[in-house]
Amino acid sequence: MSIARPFWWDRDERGPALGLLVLLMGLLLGQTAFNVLFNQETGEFTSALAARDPARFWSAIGRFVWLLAMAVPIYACYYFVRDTLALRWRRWLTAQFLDRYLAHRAYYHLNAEGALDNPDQRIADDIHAFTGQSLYFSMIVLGAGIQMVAFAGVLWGIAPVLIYVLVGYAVVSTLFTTRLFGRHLIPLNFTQLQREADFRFGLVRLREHAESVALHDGEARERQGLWARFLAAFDNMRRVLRWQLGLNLFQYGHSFLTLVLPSVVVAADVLEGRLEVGRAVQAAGAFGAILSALTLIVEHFEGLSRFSAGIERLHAFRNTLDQPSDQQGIRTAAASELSVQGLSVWTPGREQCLLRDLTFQVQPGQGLLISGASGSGKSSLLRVLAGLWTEGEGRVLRPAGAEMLFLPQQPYLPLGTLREQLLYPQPERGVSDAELQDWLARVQLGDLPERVGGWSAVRDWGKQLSIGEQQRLAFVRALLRRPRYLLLDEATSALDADNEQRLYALLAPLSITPVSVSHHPALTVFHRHQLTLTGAGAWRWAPL
Ligand SMILES: Nc1ncnc2c1ncn2[C@@H]1O[C@H](COP(=O)(O)OP(=O)(O)OP(=O)(O)O)[C@@H](O)[C@H]1O
Repeated sequence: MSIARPFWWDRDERGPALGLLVLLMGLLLGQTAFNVLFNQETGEFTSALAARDPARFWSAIGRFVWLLAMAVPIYACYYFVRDTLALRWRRWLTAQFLDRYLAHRAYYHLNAEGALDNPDQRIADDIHAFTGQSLYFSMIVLGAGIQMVAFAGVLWGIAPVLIYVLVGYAVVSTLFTTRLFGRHLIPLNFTQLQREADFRFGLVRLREHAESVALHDGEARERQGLWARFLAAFDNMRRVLRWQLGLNLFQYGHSFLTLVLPSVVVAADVLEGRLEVGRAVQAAGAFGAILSALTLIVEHFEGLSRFSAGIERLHAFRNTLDQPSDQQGIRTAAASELSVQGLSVWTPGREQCLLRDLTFQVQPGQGLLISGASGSGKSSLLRVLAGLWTEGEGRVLRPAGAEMLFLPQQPYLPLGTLREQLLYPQPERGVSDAELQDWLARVQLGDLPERVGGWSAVRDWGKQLSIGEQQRLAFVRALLRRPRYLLLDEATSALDADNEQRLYALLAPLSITPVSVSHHPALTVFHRHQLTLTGAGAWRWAPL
């Protein structure tokens, strides 16, 4: 409910949504009214046949055809309105989840901590299913209620005893289904959603890392991994199918009763001439309609169990996104200069202490070079400075927002045009193509626009450009934003010494202070201090 309700209270959505809902209910009422009329006319022409009365028969058929012509648009519009409403709801809910997912870097923490499986599947598929099925089932319940009232009158007039039989039967079969099948099918469907998403994620990973897999000749291993994921989904689905078989046996046994029971109950009245054949047919129709309304849960149990598994997944996702992040670790505050005070850094799960009691200040114009053996914690320190990691103690004082930028070794090149690669994440900034061209020329990439077909060309940049070219492109992107501090985590590692020097030489004229992780001795001239991480949390600070 807490996931569903806000949409119906949203200021912008409420009006159209409620309008569509009222229309939908109207159409549903119309459908039920036609069902009652169809049932009535079926009874009427059956009676006419039994009485061998052609005039009565043809007039019933005539009314039937008219009813059909009127009913068709109502039935068709019902689905159109229902699915339009579901689509609007999906749009709204997806926007809500995307906002939460991207707020406070939840997408980063969720994925880094592995706290929740497949958030992408939950946003893409579970929301879709939730909105569609919520409306589907709500309308079924409502329709069942209306149907029950409409047909109960009919049945009461013909054979009241059938109503008692129906109610007793519905209660027993619903309890039986929810108790026995629900206990198994809901958790199995939950696992199924998860395993399907794992399998798809495996396929996406293969696509993303196609080149590395090909270079390793890793096809056999990849197939084995993908097959294992598929088999996990397959095995679970087999269990689902077995339980569904039991459920179907029960459902069919149960629905066949509709065919026999009403005839048996009213047979004596028809045989002794107290009831017309057509009235008996009508009673059987009404019996079936009420039975399916009363045993709604039994009939739709497969769908309902999948639906509740999807809701559980969305609920868990929403709760994880709404959890307040624990801020008791390293605290960050805004300041004009970058400094750290009494900083101790742990890995996120507190497995290792990477740095103990570190204090330093980086004044503008005085770059800092961070070095140390592999695994000593250099990248981790940059993550702490960027505010991504908070496990530990101490304080980080840093300029806010775009005043401090971070360049990793493997640049991120978003989907989009060449221009957008340079202007990310604000592609609408008004920088002229001539200015962009000028910057590219300074990093020896002046021919790139021409080579790829212009500024608006769209490519898979991460695959087409060499790592060195990607690093230079990302470097220009950072320069264009002119941060006060630029944190470079081996961000020029793929470049030759000349190119690397050329890039670093661009920083000082723009008043950008580098904080670099690098093993290249030639870079020392661009920094004033060196921080060496010597392992097990120890460090050394020295002027250059
Ligand atoms: N998410 C994580 N969870 C647990 N441990 C981690 C995580 N990320 C990194 N580590 C561990 O923290 C240590 C420091 O990693 P870090 O990447 O900071 O090293 P580095 O000095 O930058 O190494 P390199 O020079 O090889 O890039 C390593 O032992 C690494 O295995």
